[in-house]
Amino acid sequence: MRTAFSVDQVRRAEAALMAQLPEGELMQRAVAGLVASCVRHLGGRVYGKRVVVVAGSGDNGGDALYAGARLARRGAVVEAVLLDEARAHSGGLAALRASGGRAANAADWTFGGAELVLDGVVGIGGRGGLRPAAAAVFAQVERARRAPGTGPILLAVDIPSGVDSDNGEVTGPAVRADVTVTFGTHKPGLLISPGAEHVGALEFVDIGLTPHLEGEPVLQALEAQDVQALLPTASAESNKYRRGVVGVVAGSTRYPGAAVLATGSALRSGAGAVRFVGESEVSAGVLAQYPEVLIGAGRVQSWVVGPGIGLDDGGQVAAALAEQVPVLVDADGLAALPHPVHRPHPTLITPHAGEAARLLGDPWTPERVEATRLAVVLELVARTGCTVLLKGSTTLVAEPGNPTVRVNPTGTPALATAGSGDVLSGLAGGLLATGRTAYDAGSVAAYLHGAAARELLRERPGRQIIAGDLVEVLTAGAVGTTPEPARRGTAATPSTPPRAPRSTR
Ligand SMILES: NC(=O)C1=CN([C@@H]2O[C@H](COP(=O)(O)OP(=O)(O)OC[C@H]3O[C@@H](n4cnc5c(N)ncnc54)[C@H](O)[C@@H]3O)[C@@H](O)[C@H]2O)[C@@H](O)CC1
Ligand SMILES: [K+]
Repeated sequence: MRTAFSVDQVRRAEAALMAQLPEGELMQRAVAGLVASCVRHLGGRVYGKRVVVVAGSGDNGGDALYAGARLARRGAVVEAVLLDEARAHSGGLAALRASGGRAANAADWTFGGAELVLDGVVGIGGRGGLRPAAAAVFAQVERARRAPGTGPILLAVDIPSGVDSDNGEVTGPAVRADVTVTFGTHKPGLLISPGAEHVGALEFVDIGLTPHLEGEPVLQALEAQDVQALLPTASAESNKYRRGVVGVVAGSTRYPGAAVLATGSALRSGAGAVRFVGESEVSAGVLAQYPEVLIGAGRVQSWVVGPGIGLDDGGQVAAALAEQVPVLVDADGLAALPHPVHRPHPTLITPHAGEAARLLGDPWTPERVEATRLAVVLELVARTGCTVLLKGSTTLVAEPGNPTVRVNPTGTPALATAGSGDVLSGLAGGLLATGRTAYDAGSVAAYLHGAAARELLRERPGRQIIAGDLVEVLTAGAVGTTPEPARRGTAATPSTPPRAPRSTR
C-alpha cells in the first residue's frame, strides 16, 4: 500500500528525524537520491552534459543547488537560475560555485539549451501557482521541449512547483515535469489530479522519514498485492448463494446497453450469481447476452441501482435502499438519492464530476469538482453519509469516519468512454455482495477497472477501448499484469506506480 501524508505531518516527522541527525544530513540524503536520479536520466554519463537548475529561495532550491554542485563536480556544465538572488539557499549556492557552476539572475536569463532542467522553485513550502519570474523561466524551457529535436528532461524536485502538495490543486501556472523525485513520503498532490498530471514518472527517495510519520495518512493507493488480498476467493465448499448474489437494477428501453454492461461486469466480480430486475424487453436483452443471469425480484446480498434507468419515477432507488443489504447507487439513480442517507447498511455512491456537482448543488460545477477533487469527495461523504467513489482521472474513494481517502493508481483517460461507468458499478456492486466493505469494494473495483483498460492498451497500444472490451478482461487475472510504460529515457524505479503512457493522457 502506498501512502501519502500532509505537509504538516511531513514537517513534524522531519523535525523529529533531524533532531537525531547531524545538521544538514537530511538534506544531503535527499540530494544523494536526487543526484542518482539525475545521473540515470542523463543516461549514466554526466561529463560534459548541460544542466540548468532553477532555484527558489527555500530548501527546495537548496536541494536543487546541492544536486547541481555534485553534478558539476562530475563534469557537468551547470547553470543555476536564481529567482531571488539575495534569498537563495546560501549553502547550496556556495557549493555550486565552489564546484565550478555558474549562477544567473532569472530576470536576465535566456535558455541556451540543456539536457536536464531541475525544478527547485518550491517544494512543500509552495503556495499558489508559479510567480511571474518562475513562470517566464519555465515558459522558455517549455518552448525548448516542444521544439523538434530533443529538448531537456524536466525533473521536479520533491513536487512540481505550482502544484499544491496537500491536495493536487493547481491554481496558477505550474511546472509540467517528465520526472518527479519525491523525498521521505509521497505527497497527496502527486497522486490526485490535476496535480498528478504534472508529475510525470514518480520516483521516491527514502530519507528515513517513515518511522517518524504520525497519524493516519491522507491518502492510500492500493497496489497489486493489496488488491489480491482483498479479492474474494471461491473456496471449495462455496455455492453461488454463499458467494453472494448481486441484484442489478439498470437500463431502460432508452438505454438498454447499461443493463448488459453492468450485468456483465457483475458476473465477473466474484459474486456467485447476478439477478437482473428491469423492463421485460431489457431483461430479454440481458438474458440473450448472459443466460447465466437470474431474472426478476428475489433475495440478494447487494443491489446496484441506477445505470441507464432514466428518471426514477418508480422509486427504484428508494426500494433498494429500504432493503437490509449494501446498495450501490450510480448514474440516473443519483438524482433520486435522498440525502443524507440514514441506513445501517453500506451505501456506496459512484458519481462522476457532473453528478457530484449536481449532488452538491449551486455553485458547484463539473470544472470546480475536477479542480478540487479531494475536498469534493470529503464534502460528499459529509453531506450524504455514504461511502463515495468520485470517478475521474484519479478516482477517489472516501467513507464516513475514516480520514484516509483511497486514490486509484490505475486510471487512464482511455476509460472515458460510454458505458465505462456501468461496468464499474456492476463490478463494485458484485464485490459488495461478496461481503467486501463499500470502501474496499469501491477501491478494488476502480483498480481492476483501470487495470483492465491498461491490459487492453498493453495488448494493442493506442486502441480505442469500448466498455464491452472491459467486461471481457475483467477477471482477477488482470491485476498486476500491466508493466510500467517507458517514458522519455527513464528507467522506472520499483516504487513507480503504473501510469498511463503520455500519448493517452
Ligand atoms: N526540511 C527538511 O529536512 C528537508 C527538506 N527538504 C526540501 O525542502 C523543501 C521544503 O523547503 P522549505 O520549507 O524551505 O520550503 P520551499 O523551498 O518549498 O518553499 C519556501 C519558499 O518559497 C516561497 N514561496 C512559496 N510559494 C511560492 C511560490 N508560489 N512561488 C515562489 N516562491 C514561493 C516562500 O516564501 C519560501 O521562501 C522540501 O520540499 C524538500 O525539497 C529536503 O531537503 C529533505 C529534507
Ligand atoms: K519543485
